[in-house]
Amino acid sequence: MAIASHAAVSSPLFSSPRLHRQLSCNDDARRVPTLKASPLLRNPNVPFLVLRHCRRGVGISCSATASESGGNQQKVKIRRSADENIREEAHRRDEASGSHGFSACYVPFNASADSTETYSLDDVVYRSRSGGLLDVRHDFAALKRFPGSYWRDLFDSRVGRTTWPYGSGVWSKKEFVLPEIDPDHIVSLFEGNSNLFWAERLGRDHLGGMPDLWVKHCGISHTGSFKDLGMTVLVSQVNRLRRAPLNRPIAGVGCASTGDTSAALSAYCAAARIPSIVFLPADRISLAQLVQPIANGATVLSIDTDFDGCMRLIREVTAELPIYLANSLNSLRLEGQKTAAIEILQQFDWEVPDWVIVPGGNLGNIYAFYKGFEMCRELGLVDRVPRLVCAQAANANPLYLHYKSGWSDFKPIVAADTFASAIQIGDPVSIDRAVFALQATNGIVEEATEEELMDAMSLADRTGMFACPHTGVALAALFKLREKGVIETKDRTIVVSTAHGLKFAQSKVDYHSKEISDMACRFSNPPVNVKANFGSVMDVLKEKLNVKVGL
Ligand SMILES: Cc1ncc(COP(=O)(O)O)c(C=O)c1O
Ligand SMILES: N[C@@H](CCOP(=O)(O)O)C(=O)O
Repeated sequence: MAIASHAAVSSPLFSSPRLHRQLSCNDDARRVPTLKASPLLRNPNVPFLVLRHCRRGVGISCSATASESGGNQQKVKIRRSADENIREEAHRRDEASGSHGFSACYVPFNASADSTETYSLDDVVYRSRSGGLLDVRHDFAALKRFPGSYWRDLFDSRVGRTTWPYGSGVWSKKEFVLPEIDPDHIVSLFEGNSNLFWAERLGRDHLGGMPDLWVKHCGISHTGSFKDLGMTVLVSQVNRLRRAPLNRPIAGVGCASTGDTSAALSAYCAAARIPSIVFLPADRISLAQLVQPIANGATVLSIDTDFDGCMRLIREVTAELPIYLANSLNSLRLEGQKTAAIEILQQFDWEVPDWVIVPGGNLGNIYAFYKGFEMCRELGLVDRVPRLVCAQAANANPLYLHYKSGWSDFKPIVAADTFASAIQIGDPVSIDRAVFALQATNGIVEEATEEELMDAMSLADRTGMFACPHTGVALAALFKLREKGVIETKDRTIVVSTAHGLKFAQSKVDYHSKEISDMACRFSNPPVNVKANFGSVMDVLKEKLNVKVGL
């Protein structure tokens, strides 16, 4: 093993009992200079040698605590050679580090304390024995061997790197996501690490002066929606199952979709050379969404039904054929999606916001946010969780109706058309998860009419955003909760933007052209057709800008 003596600065950590043993009896390692011990390294609760991963091309450094290495603080680097890529480097690093002792399995969602029903993540299983949902449960006892400050430092140190796979916002939290997966099996497009947009003007000018209003841009992502966060996890696990030594006969991965899940699935499958199959409700998704799986080589079935009909069909088909189900019924997806919540905490230097507003459709994401926040609370990274708001389109509002009934009796509905087409869902798979998340966070459900969501989206655009209609639903919920005084001006509030506005350009065109019946389109800004001469152009500009020539 080539060892060089460079100091590592602010780089990721992982523990390595095996390498610790090797270094303890390695003279080369003992000769490296002593460096100042970090509080973490001095912490007696941290039992293992700590490896610090450095940036691509810089290598890996290793440190050992004074007590563990006979009194010497040591840091060494193992350089990545020029002919090694970042995946190979990760492989070598993992070979050296051995097992870290973290693990996860499936359990029935909200299982009773005495339930013994568990499944390996290598099992292909989507439902519990009673037919209920599953959840991924992490070994909290193992994770709790490290204090919250350890996890905060570790996650912070990985942001913005190209170290495989930690450069991804999802895999930078690998220990909280899929701790046991071999980095070599991971299919990542370095997703996550999305922008937290300070909505300064919207908060100041349109919400009565809200100085702490933010939009988490999960849609500024590889395929243009938050689905990338979950899909990297699911497709990585499928990749692991298909490859040696497991060699599972999984022929492909399939989903029903309103457009975003299918885009993410097909991109990640294409990157891993895994066949993907997508069921889309015919004529109900945007052109930009439709073209994504087509371009990525998926088998695209455009089916003459709505999303709920596609969902029923994909569940029947995956029960018969060796096609792995990629919808959020599969709890693996939520493990990736929950990292957006952890990222928000991280972006506020681990301060907890007051409110997080999430648009809801199939309702996996609201639970994923809860899970991310709650995991950080339980493991001591933060001391509380924010209040969650789930925002639905009034045309597709089964959760809202359930909430208004005092959570008494859930009834699926037939969802009507909405500009927020990706959440046109009447029978959400994760209804129980959503109710759990909202009850646990003293949460609220709001709804937005078509006019409210389009106005909210368009007004936000006028302040420099380019929101999608689903983000419009969340923004409309914010406007309503501000009007009611539920959310106060001083509250730190996050609106989750779930998709890129460019995916929904047609709805914006319709709005700005005032081509929507029964809608005033208050914030429309149609283009002005002008004759090609100087005088006509000047007339328009003088009127628009209210200026006179010469001033
Ligand atoms: C853009 C967009 N926003 C919001 C949602 C709602 O997420 P969930 O189904 O997890 O509630 C979806 C998908 O359903 C979506 O595609
Ligand atoms: N909006 C989703 C609907 C399916 O949700 P999922 O999270 O269960 O995959 C989509 O884009 O297809």
